[in-house]
Amino acid sequence: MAAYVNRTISMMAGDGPHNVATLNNGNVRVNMTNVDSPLQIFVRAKKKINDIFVEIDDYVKDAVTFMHAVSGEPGIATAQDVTNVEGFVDKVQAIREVLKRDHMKVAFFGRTSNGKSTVINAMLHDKILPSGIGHTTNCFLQVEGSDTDEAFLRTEGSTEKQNVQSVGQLGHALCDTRLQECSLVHVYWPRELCALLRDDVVLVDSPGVDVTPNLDDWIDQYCLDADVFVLVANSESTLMLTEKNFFHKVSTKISQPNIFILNNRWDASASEPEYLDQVRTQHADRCVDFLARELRVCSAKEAEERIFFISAKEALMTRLREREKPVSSPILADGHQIRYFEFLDFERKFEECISQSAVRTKFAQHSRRGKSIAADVCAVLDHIYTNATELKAAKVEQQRVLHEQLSAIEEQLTSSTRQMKDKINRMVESVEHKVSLTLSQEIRRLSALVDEYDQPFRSDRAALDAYKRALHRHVESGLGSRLKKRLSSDIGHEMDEAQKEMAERMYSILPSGKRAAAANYIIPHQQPFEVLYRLNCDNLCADFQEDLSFRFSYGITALIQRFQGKHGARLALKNPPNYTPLPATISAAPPALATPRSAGPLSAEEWGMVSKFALGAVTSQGTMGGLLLSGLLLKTVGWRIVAVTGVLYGALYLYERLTWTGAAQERLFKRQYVAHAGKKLRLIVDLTSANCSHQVQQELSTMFARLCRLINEATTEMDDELMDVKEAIKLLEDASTSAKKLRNKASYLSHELELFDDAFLKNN
Ligand SMILES: Nc1nc2c(ncn2[C@@H]2O[C@H](COP(=O)(O)OP(=O)(O)OP(=O)(O)O)[C@@H](O)[C@H]2O)c(=O)[nH]1
Repeated sequence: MAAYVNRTISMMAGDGPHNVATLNNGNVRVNMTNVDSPLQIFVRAKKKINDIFVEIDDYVKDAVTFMHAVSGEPGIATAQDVTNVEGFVDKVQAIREVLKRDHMKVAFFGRTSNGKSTVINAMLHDKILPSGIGHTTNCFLQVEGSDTDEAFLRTEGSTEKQNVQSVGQLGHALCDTRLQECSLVHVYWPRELCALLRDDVVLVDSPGVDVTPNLDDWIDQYCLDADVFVLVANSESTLMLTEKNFFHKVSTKISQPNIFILNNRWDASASEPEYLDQVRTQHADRCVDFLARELRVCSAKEAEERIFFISAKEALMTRLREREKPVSSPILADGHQIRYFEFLDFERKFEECISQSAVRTKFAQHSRRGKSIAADVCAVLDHIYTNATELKAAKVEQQRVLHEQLSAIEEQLTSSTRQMKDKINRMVESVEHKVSLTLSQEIRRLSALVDEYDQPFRSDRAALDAYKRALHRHVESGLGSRLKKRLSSDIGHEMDEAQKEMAERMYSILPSGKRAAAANYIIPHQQPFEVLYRLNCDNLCADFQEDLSFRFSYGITALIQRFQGKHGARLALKNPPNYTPLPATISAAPPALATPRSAGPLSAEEWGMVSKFALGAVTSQGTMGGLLLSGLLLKTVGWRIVAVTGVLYGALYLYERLTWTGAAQERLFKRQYVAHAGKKLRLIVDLTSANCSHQVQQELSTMFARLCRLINEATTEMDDELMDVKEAIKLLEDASTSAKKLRNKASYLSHELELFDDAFLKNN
């Protein structure tokens, strides 16, 4: 009683319910803008945790996108990691769905006609639910805010919107179309018309607990998620067993339910003021006893704060009047203001209680879940970050090694190329010199080679041409095989050495990982290198013209020639001959091979021609000349000496004429051939040696180019590898940066949830 008096005085003094009511000339006006309402705690908490879960949702989706992006890179994220994080997307989505539906729920229970519907209508400031004497509410009616401005109904399991006027029929026990007592009708009422609805409070009216035995079903269906229970009792009687039994059942299924007891119809006490205090005390004690000692849902002191004596009917009428709506009985009993204040007091305490309870029961678990999700995702990302960082470090090291290898190869290749070029040049010069020297020596031995040719010689033209052709081939192959015999092993050995050195050098340049693969390609030729000596005597000596006509050794021409051979030079200097130009047939040598004419002494051939000419000139003078010469000789040496000399000269001539056989002709032919071929071969010594050295250069350069290509292939592979490594480093860098950012965001979200706990849960 003392608490009641104090509470009333306090309210009358103006420091009671502050947010919803003011007195104005005895009328009560409702302030709908209850920004300081305790319900705002729930509203703010809901908004805050919703915002946090929007961020968590984005975060988890970002994490999944990121993980899909890195899952292709081996060693960063496992398939299990990806699956785990993907699983969080649905979980967060489910929490967001629940959060959207989260509201504060209050359920009203009590016996029939105790005034449950009237209390709800009073709280909603409007006559929304059917009420009246007798059993009126025949099913559960849940009043909640409508997202649109319209008011409508919806029966459970149906999407059809029904006119709100029909609630009187649907929910009324006397209606023809009665619903099951366990069924539920949703009544959607514009939020803007009622502060409670706007702040996400859902009010559930129930049939009287005395009209059904199915209380367990009720509890299971409508009570488990209720934040506050209001027992609407009838103050004209007392708490009944049916009411008590119901809440005993509730307290077995729900831990520490928040129960308020409204002793309604307290306006009846106005007619019996003398017993008011005693009755109030009696009811209050019984209610405290019920809550604190029977149900043990709160302490006795807390229980006192949850028991109210009100008149819902008066409260509703007052509020309807404020809104200038018609009321059935405008006359209110004495003390209605005090009872109304107590009703307001109930509302304030109820709001505090439901707000705190809903925040605690609904959002605490979301906050825990959010932290757990953030921590789990953070752990996965931390793992990814560590993997990416370690892999990146390994790749950076690989990049460094590749860089070093490439630089070393480039350096060694430059130096080796220079050395190999020098080596090739030296080889080329050496081969050129050797071939030149050997060929010159062999040309000097040409007569022996020609003498070795023993095919039968005949002087007729056709046979002679065939003989010449065969001799060309003999000389060509003989010279070739001689050169080969003398040079092959030497050059071949040098080539092998050079190729081996080249291969070894290049092999050593290759990085160890590439050597095995390159080994097969780097082996030098199995066949020894052979230089091809192309002398082509057929063409070279094609202009050879033999001269096989008989010439007497002591004829005047021969003597002049012999004399010229010994003293020609001297004579030529003192007495150069003044000869007639040679006929064209005699000077038939090709211009390229003809000896250039100089202004000096005549050659042996020219002297031969001159002697012939002279002899011809002498003999052509006829008998007169001969007689003069004979007379001169006879007179000088005597006829005997002349006769003997003549006989000897004739015998000598005869001898030579008789010995002018085929063999002699062959010897002459070979001598002439040797002279001619030797001269021609000497002309091509430089050409042949250059050709041979070119072959050597070609062979070595080809091999070097092949080896360089091999190195180039290896370095190209390494360049490709380097590019891959660079790309991998970039990818890993991005992965570790993203993983770090996402990991940090997880910490940020956990921190946000901690702040949420501090703001809404810790002191609640
Ligand atoms: N005098 C008086 N009558 C009230 C009060 N509250 C409700 N009534 C009346 O009691 C009757 C029953 O009220 P309801 O609100 O329908 O009671 P209920 O508990 O919802 O009844 P059921 O829906 O049948 O369970 C109505 O005629 C109300 O006008 C009150 O505080 N004082």
